[in-house]
Amino acid sequence: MTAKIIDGKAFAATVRGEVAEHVARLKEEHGLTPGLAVVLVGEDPASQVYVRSKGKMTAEVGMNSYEHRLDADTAEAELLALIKRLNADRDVHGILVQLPLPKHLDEDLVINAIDPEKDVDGFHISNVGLLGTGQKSMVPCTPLGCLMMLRDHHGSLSGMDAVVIGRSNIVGKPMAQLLLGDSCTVTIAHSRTKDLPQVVRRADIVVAAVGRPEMVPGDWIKPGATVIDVGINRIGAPEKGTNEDGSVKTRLVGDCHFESCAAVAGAITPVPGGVGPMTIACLLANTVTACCRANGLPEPEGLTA
Ligand SMILES: Nc1nc2c(c(=O)[nH]1)N[C@@H](CN(C=O)c1ccc(C(=O)N[C@@H](CCC(=O)O)C(=O)O)cc1)CN2
Repeated sequence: MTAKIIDGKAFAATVRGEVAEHVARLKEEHGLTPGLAVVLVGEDPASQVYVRSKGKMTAEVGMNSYEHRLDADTAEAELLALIKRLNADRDVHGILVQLPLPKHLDEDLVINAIDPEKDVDGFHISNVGLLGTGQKSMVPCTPLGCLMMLRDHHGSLSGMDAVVIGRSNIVGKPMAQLLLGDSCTVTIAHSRTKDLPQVVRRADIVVAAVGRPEMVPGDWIKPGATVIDVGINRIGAPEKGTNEDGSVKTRLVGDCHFESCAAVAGAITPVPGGVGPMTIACLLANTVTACCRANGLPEPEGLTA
């Protein structure tokens, strides 16, 4: 069997198109422009790329983008004061603090300072609790993107066996909650899980979110299963040669060994071009949702969990 490749890049473009249509309607019918504030502390190179791309895509769908770049040694009190100002700003409907933060800053404290209704990352403890109890919440972008791809591929997920590999607060746990919400039978597997290959072989849906390059081989996958690979790992690629400075070139791989998994699975997301692009598309979707909720307007259909 050769798996269908789930094209996250193309799907994300469709989601952004739907967001743009909704934004145009909000402007025309209600004189509202959703606004997203992104806060970056420090100069982490990957974070700079993600923040730039968030700003560009926010503008492309017609929303207002507010970028706040702070020095790596910014004091916690200064960051909290900025969040307080953004919480009070009526033009800002979504607030995101790019992670990871420099070590001296308390990530939980900072995230929980964001108004939960503007928490478009869905990381605030109130949103975690609402999602965990099946109530309306802001849903973390990466798991929301995975859910959208799964629903698009399968229609209903009801009754399917799902295994989520990884128990992080940002992906593994919310992913499991979302799958449960769609009536899957859900197992969360992790580094201490006994006989992991056997557990994964039971699954109709495998979501790999461990951050270990190519950890899941094809012989762990049940024939025909759907594999959602959340991992984005940069590894050395000597076959691509060297850079000008003599260092070995690199390439991106997921948590699943793509070729062997694709040979067995029914469908699979690639890395790059799978889950990653959906993360930013869902951030834009969450910002529109937050704007609608803040103004007592109906939420966009198909853009929330
Ligand atoms: N506050 C947050 N911080 C971080 C989040 C988040 O959701 N909220 N997620 C990641 C980074 N991230 C967005 O912020 C992100 C990661 C990857 C991609 C993506 O499109 N990746 C591409 C490959 C990119 C490359 O070439 O390196 C892909 O998978 O195709 C988008 C967004 C951590 N921080």
